[in-house]
Amino acid sequence: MRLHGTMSINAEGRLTIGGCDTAGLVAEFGTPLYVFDEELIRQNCRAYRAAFMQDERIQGEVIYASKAFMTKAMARIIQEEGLGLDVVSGGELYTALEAGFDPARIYFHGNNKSPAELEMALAAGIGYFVVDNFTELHLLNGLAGERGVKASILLRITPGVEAHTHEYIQTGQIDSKFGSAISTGQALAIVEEALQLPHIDLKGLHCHIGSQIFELESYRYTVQVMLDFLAELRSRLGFTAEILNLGGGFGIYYAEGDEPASIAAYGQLVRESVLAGCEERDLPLPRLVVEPGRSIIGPAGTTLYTVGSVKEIPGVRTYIAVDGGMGDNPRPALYQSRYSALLANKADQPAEIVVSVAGKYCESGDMLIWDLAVPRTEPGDILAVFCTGAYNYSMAMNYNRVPRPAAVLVKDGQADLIIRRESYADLVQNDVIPERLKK
Ligand SMILES: Cc1ncc(COP(=O)(O)O)c(C=O)c1O
Ligand SMILES: N[C@@H](CCCC[NH3+])C(=O)O
Repeated sequence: MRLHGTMSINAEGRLTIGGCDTAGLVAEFGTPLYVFDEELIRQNCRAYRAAFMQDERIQGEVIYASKAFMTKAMARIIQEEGLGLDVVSGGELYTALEAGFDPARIYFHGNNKSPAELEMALAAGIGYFVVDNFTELHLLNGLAGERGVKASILLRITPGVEAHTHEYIQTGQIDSKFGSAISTGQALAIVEEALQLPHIDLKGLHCHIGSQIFELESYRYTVQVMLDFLAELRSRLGFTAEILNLGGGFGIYYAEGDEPASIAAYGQLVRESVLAGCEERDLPLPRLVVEPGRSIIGPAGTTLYTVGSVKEIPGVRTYIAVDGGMGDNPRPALYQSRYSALLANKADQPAEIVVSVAGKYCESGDMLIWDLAVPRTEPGDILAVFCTGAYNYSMAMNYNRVPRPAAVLVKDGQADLIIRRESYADLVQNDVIPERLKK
């Protein structure tokens, strides 16, 4: 069993995270509970800074993709670690601003930002808008004009590289809701248009080739495609990009068989590809931006559940059901994602049986893990599911009117609440009974 970050097993045979006994965390905060390992979050941020920001030949900026997990405390950690921030909605932007995040280091993504969201970002004075399409470009130009300012933008380009976990493929990728494709000529057209708009300051380009990518070669290939396009823009339009944002997507280990490279190897490959590629094309070096989400926060999150029903179907399967499921982690149901886990209160005991972990939601598809080897399991055991930091809380929902769990940040034996557990009262706080139903 692979342990992550500061995890260890104490003398009582229980899993600890950040020096906190998981049984103690459960007693204090209840379950389901997201536990975030502050040390590991910071280590990952530092690994990214070392990999992308400390090469004197090339200027780099690492921005955290807050869609993976965002709270005010998380925004504080990201700011303390010197990273910028990628937000993709008014809600993520609001959270960052509420936490006091430097607006100049915020990049605003999204394929359908509303006028209100754009207004909010302009008023806050954010650093960059990552503009997806012509509609948005014109809308932003108009709104910036009304304020008498110029909006600094990157244009989202679809490079025609699609990365999968273990491979990449070259596609025309004309049919994508994101960005403007190079292959259709639309990318060239939108750059041309942006250069002519009076309230738009085109700083560079952005692309993103997918998520949970293991294959570093797909990044090397993407750099080549983007640099070819930059060379084309220079020769056809005389435009030189200041910034090249290569998106996020670097994969992590979830379960056996996953083999991600290190953040350092990823950084080295990207930096070297950009340096060599610019030299080959005689292009000035752009400022390099990457926007990882999952690889910063994913392994730093663990979900603790209490085991309830244990149901053996002789000769078929044993189900253990936990007090959460697809509401706090929709990824297995959505993507057939795999996770590893252990019984946190029996962490030193050998596996004796194979069980499948079911959630509590009213869906047959609400299964968290199929075929997990565990010690003998009984109601009241604590199940720790690993690497749930990314796209778990951020995609959590209230299906079946189940309140969303609390989250704690652990470090050096101290546990601090960073998200309060939702109450039943929270669940009905926005419900309105019309007068005519009150009779
Ligand atoms: C535009 C963009 N940037 C960054 C990310 C972060 O990706 P990841 O969490 O895989 O690093 C995503 C999500 O896939 C994205 O769509
Ligand atoms: N939400 C997805 C990744 C998509 C990221 C956003 N572009 C996941 O959980 O893996």
